[in-house]
Amino acid sequence: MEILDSVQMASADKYTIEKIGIPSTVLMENAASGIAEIIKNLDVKKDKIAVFAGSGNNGGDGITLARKCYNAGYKIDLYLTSPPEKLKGDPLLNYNILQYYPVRIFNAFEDKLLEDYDIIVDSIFGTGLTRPVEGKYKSLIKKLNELPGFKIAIDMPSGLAGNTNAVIGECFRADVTVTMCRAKIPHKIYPAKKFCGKVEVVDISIPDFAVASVKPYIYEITENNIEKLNKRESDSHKGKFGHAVIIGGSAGKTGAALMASKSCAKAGAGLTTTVIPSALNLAAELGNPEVMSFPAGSGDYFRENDAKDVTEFINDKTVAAIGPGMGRNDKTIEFIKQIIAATNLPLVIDADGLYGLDQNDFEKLRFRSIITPHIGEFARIVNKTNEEVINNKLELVREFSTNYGIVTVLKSADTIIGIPDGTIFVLNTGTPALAKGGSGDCLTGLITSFVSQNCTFKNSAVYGVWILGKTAEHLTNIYNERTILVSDLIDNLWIEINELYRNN
Ligand SMILES: NC(=O)C1=CN([C@@H]2O[C@H](COP(=O)(O)OP(=O)(O)OC[C@H]3O[C@@H](n4cnc5c(N)ncnc54)[C@H](OP(=O)(O)O)[C@@H]3O)[C@@H](O)[C@H]2O)[C@@H](O)CC1
Ligand SMILES: Nc1ncnc2c1ncn2[C@@H]1O[C@H](COP(=O)(O)OP(=O)(O)O)[C@@H](O)[C@H]1O
Ligand SMILES: [K+]
Repeated sequence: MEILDSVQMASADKYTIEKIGIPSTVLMENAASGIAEIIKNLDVKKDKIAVFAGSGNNGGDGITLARKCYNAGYKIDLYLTSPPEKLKGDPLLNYNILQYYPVRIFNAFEDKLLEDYDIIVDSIFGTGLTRPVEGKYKSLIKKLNELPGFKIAIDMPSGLAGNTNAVIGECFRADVTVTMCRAKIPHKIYPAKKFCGKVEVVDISIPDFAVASVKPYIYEITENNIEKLNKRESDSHKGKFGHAVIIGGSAGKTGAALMASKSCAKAGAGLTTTVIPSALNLAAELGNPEVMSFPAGSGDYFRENDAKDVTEFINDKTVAAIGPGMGRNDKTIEFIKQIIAATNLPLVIDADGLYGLDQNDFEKLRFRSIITPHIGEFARIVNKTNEEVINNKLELVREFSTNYGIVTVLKSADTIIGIPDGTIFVLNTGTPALAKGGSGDCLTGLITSFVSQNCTFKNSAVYGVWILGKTAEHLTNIYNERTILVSDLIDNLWIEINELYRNN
């Protein structure tokens, strides 16, 4: 499903109203009906509802909702943030209609809140907000957050801006956000996402072709649109599923290479080899019997002198991952740079593998690579602070992927995948069980495995993130989010892989 920014949403509205001719009043009516329906279905007490409405169209949705809630039999009070004389257009029209209904109307700043409400509806600002709220609006939002009732935001929690995942200032903290037509950026991407609660999308009669007309470029991967995995031909053999190589390990971090390799084999690569500093080879031989190993050099970390042998070994393979547990020794960094320069093989680069890379190295990776940095690793790559990356994830990932022709998997509680044509995929799978060393190594192994099995880079990245996240969700449901180890995730990869086969 597409994720829109506020400008795209406004353009899709405009297209629907002006080109197709559906009146904006109808859209507002539909929005209010959709929100009322969601309120009816909520499993919370809802005898007394307060709607806080601003002067724009978001306020108009709230004013219209007050009428719908009255019709549904709830006791409803409306608190306006501006004098009624300031209303215009559809909000004014709906305010005038509401005069015929026995709904009490107050001023949100001047009148005292009358009762303890079961539900607080925030329709102060929607996608029209572009700057942080200040003064009395800020105080009002703070006050609403302190009220005990269940909190519903219409379209956006007031205080968030519709075109960024950054939290720009004080904002309403919703239990449920009901948005129109499509989810917007802050609904789906942290840190703004944290303020939205559960996001419900209502259809207000904006057709798919109106959405397509605004050229969306951000998509959320869900159960409904993830491509299914193909069943294997009955006469297939291991040669069909590629030979994947995981280059990793250094003294103290051998396990990272082993976990990535095991994940790779488990997800279906035809053959998997761990390329490992020779002093650590025994651990690979004993630790992963299903995986082969190639001992490199003579020490317990990679050095530039090992690059020639390793390049020769990997050159006829299908894909190589570089990074898990390699360490950051200068000689290891030189080794990685030489491998990148000396081979044209598809590469998946993660963790320490990314540490010493510069613009020159990334240029050499064009159209044959996937990188899988977490926030800190990506901040280093693009020369920004972690904070800047968190608040500008979409733009930074898009810019990097299009400039260098590299698939970028920016990992965090949500994961953003950027592909070279400028499309962004957002995945919200996973649980805090993954906030544990080694999850990233498992992801590297999974992505490498799917590249080896001839999936596109985009699909390989999507499958890796999806399967890792869903596996964590399954296990968190059974156990908890603390005690799950990466080896548990690897043992249980089959659960989600089975799901991806369903119905084909
Ligand atoms: N169009 C349609 O067909 C449909 C639209 N729909 C609904 O419309 C919503 C968008 O409506 P919108 O564009 O009127 O903007 P909205 O979010 O109400 O806010 C604008 C108002 O806030 C004010 N303001 C802004 N920032 C401020 C600040 N920091 N501090 C103080 N004031 C500030 C700003 O004043 P200004 O700064 O411009 O003077 C203006 O008065 C959308 O989210 C959805 O709910 C649905 O009904 C479906 C059909
Ligand atoms: N709270 C969370 N919710 C969902 N996914 C998470 C969460 N925390 C971490 N993850 C996922 O776990 C993986 C962690 O990778 P990384 O940060 O490289 O860790 P490590 O290097 O320790 O393995 C990433 O895929 C990330 O998206
Ligand atoms: K709102």
